[in-house]
Amino acid sequence: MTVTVRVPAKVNVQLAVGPPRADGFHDLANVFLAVGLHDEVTATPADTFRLTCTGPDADAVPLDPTNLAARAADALAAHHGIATPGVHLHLAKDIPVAGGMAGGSADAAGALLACDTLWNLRTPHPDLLSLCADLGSDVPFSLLGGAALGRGRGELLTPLDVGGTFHWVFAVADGGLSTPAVYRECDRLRGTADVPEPQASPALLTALRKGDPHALAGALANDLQAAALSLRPSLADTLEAGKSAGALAGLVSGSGPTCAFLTEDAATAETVADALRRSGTCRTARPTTSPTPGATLL
Ligand SMILES: C[C@](O)(CO)[C@H](O)COP(=O)(O)OP(=O)(O)OC[C@H]1O[C@@H](n2ccc(N)nc2=O)[C@H](O)[C@@H]1O
Ligand SMILES: Nc1ncnc2c1ncn2[C@@H]1O[C@H](COP(=O)(O)OP(=O)(O)OP(=O)(O)O)[C@@H](O)[C@H]1O
Repeated sequence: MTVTVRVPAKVNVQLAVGPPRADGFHDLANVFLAVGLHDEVTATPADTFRLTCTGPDADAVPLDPTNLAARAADALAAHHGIATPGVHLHLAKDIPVAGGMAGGSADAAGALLACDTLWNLRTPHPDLLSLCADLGSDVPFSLLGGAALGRGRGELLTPLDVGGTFHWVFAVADGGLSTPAVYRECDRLRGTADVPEPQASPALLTALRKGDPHALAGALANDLQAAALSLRPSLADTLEAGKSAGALAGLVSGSGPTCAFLTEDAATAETVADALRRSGTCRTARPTTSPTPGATLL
């Protein structure tokens, strides 16, 4: 028997970051949208544990026990008080690595669902979500998909209504950015300034509910963008290239360095993607839509 799970990438249409907490994390108002770039995680019975990966960024993916998919399989077995059964996990990776699109988190959520199914464990959904939260702040959303507001460190999710399809282009950068380094740079840039408690923007939630791309474009906000630009100043050129090609708005996706561009429709997304590819300011550009479902058994 073989089980395959498809898992989406995400973009943060609002990422409001509070001051650092005592545990080193930051409280967030994190509005996630699942977007149509996917990884697929396949679980097949094997004599021992084995992990393989294919895709354009496969060389950058660790194939040791630190891989989030391997950690997810171990966490699921431990939750049920069993030794991790022999399994071959294969990651067919299309989400950029260290790109700010929750690629590792997607693989963790996918591995949890694939192993739960392969091992016939029938773990209740709330338990799966709690295992996800232990693996990483973005992992619960990778399981859930759609659109959601994440509070706490981003793991406490409230699903959100979205009234239409949004069209995006993702400008994928050469090389990644380290998420902890970007949060550290955000703190450093803020210095001693007072940081308000993060709040979801009512205008942004209304724009999502109405499916209105113009209103959403005006409400996009990422508190980590200045930090990502500080660590990778060339992203300013990428943002400028997408906007001057006709995007309604552009922003850094999460901790970056992928840049996300919201467009009016599918045709404009193709035009903006072409212009970005020709601009020399990114490795490639991927048009796609949102929202899209979370981890799904194929
Ligand atoms: C930037 C985002 O992708 C936006 O959705 C997430 O906040 C990052 O989520 P993630 O990659 O799942 O992050 P985790 O694996 O939980 O944490 C990695 C590191 O990021 C920083 N981190 C993460 C989440 C958060 N709310 N505050 C933080 O300061 C911490 O330094 C933490 O040690
Ligand atoms: N399955 C995995 N896929 C990719 N990277 C992984 C995986 N497991 C562990 N990693 C490690 O995690 C680091 C961050 O990778 P990931 O692709 O999850 O970043 P990201 O998309 O920027 O994360 P986020 O948006 O959640 O902050 C990688 O550089 C790699 O060392």
